[in-house]
Amino acid sequence: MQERGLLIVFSGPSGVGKGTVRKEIFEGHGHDFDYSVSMTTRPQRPGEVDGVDYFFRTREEFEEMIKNGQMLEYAEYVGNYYGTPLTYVNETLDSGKDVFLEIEVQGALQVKEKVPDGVFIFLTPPDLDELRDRIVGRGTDSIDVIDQRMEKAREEIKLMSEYDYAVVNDEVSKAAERVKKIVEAEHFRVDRVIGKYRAMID
Ligand SMILES: Nc1nc2c(ncn2[C@@H]2O[C@H](COP(=O)(O)OP(=O)(O)O)[C@@H](O)[C@H]2O)c(=O)[nH]1
Ligand SMILES: Nc1ncnc2c1ncn2[C@@H]1O[C@H](COP(=O)(O)OP(=O)(O)O)[C@@H](O)[C@H]1O
Repeated sequence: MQERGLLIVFSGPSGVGKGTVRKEIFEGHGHDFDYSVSMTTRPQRPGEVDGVDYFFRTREEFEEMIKNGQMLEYAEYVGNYYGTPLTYVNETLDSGKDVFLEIEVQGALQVKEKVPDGVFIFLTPPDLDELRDRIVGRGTDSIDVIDQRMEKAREEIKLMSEYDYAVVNDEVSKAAERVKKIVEAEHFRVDRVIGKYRAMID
């Protein structure tokens, strides 16, 4: 029987660099997992491609997916829905490939309930001043929104205890390497591989 792939859940506070580190992982070599494209109701930004960056959908369409049980998880974030379509994740895992989700913490906690043997990785800033500098540097938010994001970030960092690994994003390339190494090591955990040896030892 085909061994199921690992579900990798990557999250962390807004502005810490999740998107940047995820792109570094996927643009480079040395990984063998698929990215699950999320669905959202937020407006498409210039340069974003439907089906690549997100599946852009209306609230009605999104709510229909929720009602039909077609989302692995979803959360409302700053007035919009974000979520992970279930079918792609299941089919990819069944085919033996690992799946990588980049999602915020509320969604990650839902995944943990449903898929407790997932690999939960939390990306942390070196410190809160650096986090603020990154959010300011990105230039997408007003001062008020930055303060809100920082408040939310403190709440989110408290939830780090729910994760298996904390990876500090000091340098993008180092953070990306750490994530790849964690996933590689997870494949060798005894509780994951013991099944293959049952016939020999029982
Ligand atoms: N729960 C959940 N969160 C998601 C999903 N996709 C993206 N997010 C998170 O939603 C938040 C907002 O994403 P986005 O609007 O792209 O803004 P940005 O990442 O702050 O530029 C980020 O923290 C994303 O990681 C998803 O499928 N589920
Ligand atoms: N290791 C890093 N050092 C310095 N700046 C970074 C680092 N990682 C990300 N950034 C910058 O921080 C900002 C937020 O990153 P982004 O990937 O959008 O965060 P998130 O997806 O977590 O909201 C971006 O301007 C990005 O270029």
